[in-house]
Amino acid sequence: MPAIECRSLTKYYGDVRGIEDVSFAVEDGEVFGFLGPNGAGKTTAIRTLLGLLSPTSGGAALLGHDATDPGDSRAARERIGYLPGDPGLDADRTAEAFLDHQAALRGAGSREALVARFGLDESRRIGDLSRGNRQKVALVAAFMHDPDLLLLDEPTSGLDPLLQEEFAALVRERVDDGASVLLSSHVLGEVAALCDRVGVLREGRLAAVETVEDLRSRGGKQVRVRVAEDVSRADFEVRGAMNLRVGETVSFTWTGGYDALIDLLDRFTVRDLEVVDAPLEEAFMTFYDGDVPGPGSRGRARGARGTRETGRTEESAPATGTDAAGGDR
Ligand SMILES: Nc1ncnc2c1ncn2[C@@H]1O[C@H](COP(=O)(O)OP(=O)(O)OP(=O)(O)O)[C@@H](O)[C@H]1O
Repeated sequence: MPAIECRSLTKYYGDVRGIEDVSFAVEDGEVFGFLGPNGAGKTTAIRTLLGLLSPTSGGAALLGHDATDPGDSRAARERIGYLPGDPGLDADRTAEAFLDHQAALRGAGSREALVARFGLDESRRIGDLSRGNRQKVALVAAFMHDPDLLLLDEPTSGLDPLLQEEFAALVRERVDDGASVLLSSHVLGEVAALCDRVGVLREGRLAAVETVEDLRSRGGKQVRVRVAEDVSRADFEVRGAMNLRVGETVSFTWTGGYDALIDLLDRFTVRDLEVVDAPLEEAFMTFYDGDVPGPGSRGRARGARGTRETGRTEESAPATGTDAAGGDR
């Protein structure tokens, strides 16, 4: 049984489209990433899956429980950890009081270890904490009951690079222990480092679901070559060579096969050669026509090519990691 099954899930806020016809499954033990720029529908998808927003149509199941049925979804709640994108924690409470409350709802077997690991001072008022420290509180709340399924909305936002590493290690440990994870991000590198598969969200729709490996291989190879002869652009302007730069060394992205590359280079006396995977960003251009999601990206996605989805769904179960869960916004 998949950890998450999502069947044609659609959520409109009045006339505004949140997500439309989103279908995918997160397999047991898988880390699945939602990637998309701001407004693509990541948060809407996660909150609808959790039953915090009622879907306009479609359905979902978390750990085999119907997300749209409050009774059924309650049964899975203790086994799910949720990190909201905007935790909106009560500023007047201390971190300790907040975590006590969460612990009473779901348990907290790993609380002490997590608090120590993230160096969190529980005695501080949440309102007095920095953004990064508030994020730590939300992370402890999401992970402390050792959930079987984690839904994490932009989990590393506000965390410094060291804590981002710590977070990544924590996710891997939970997965080693058998948990499944759905996380959202608009940072490509984060998704590539942590996830097995990526769902690319674009204007509310799932434009594609791919393994990170496939994404990488579609990006082609980055070739840098130095040859003995004097060369001009025309020598390398062949099918399969992109982003050509000709100088003392020649560099290009190669999207063809190895044999064709060897044929191309065989015309020269090669003095130095480097062939490495092209950056993942280049594969991503396919979906976003140059508007690659990343820390600086705030634009809208445009012109996705190809629509590949691994569809299906069933039923789901809400769960929250914090008080901030709320109902329809
Ligand atoms: N409460 C709401 N009322 C009306 N429209 C909403 C509401 N929440 C989200 N939307 C709209 O739904 C669409 C998807 O938004 P959503 O927040 O799910 O995207 P996102 O990918 O999570 O973006 P971000 O990275 O900025 O968090 C956007 O067009 C957004 O304006």
